[in-house]
Amino acid sequence: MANITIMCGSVFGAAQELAELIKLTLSEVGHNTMLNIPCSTADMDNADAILIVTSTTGQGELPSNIEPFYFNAKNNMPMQTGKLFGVICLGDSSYTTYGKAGDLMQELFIELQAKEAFPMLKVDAVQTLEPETLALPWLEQWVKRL
Ligand SMILES: Cc1cc2nc3c(=O)[nH]c(=O)nc-3n(C[C@H](O)[C@H](O)[C@H](O)COP(=O)(O)O)c2cc1C
Repeated sequence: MANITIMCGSVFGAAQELAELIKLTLSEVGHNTMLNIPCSTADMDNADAILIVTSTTGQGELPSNIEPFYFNAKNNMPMQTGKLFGVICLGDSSYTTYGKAGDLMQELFIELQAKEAFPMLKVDAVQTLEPETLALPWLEQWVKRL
């Protein structure tokens, strides 16, 4: 079983609710999970794998509760060489900056030399208001690759 750190950015609570459901789901199958909101770079220290669950806000920006983590990691580059990660991003395809927060987090973890275990999932609020219907099947695939 893996130590999984979930890093969450949320403005109105949808991504947070999803992150909490994911934490519960992973714990039920025996993984050790950590979910601190806001998260910090230290949360990655004992993780075997990192799952980012974030929404996009503003014009393609990160929510303010995950932005400090992002800039801290960009400035200090705490390398995560070979560590597995995944990204679930909530967004809205009526924005030209659809799912940009997910792209930013994906780029960051690639810079930190982590390895994307399964391609990023973007959940479009235009298509569904129940992100778990897409996220839980995705999670099952992601976990298989750990
Ligand atoms: C003010 C505002 C700005 C947003 N900007 C974007 C954006 O640039 N790109 C995007 O894909 N979605 C954008 N969204 C959509 C949110 O990411 C989406 O509704 C998400 O489900 C909200 O999750 P949250 O409740 O965790 O914040 C925006 C929503 C709001 C209200």
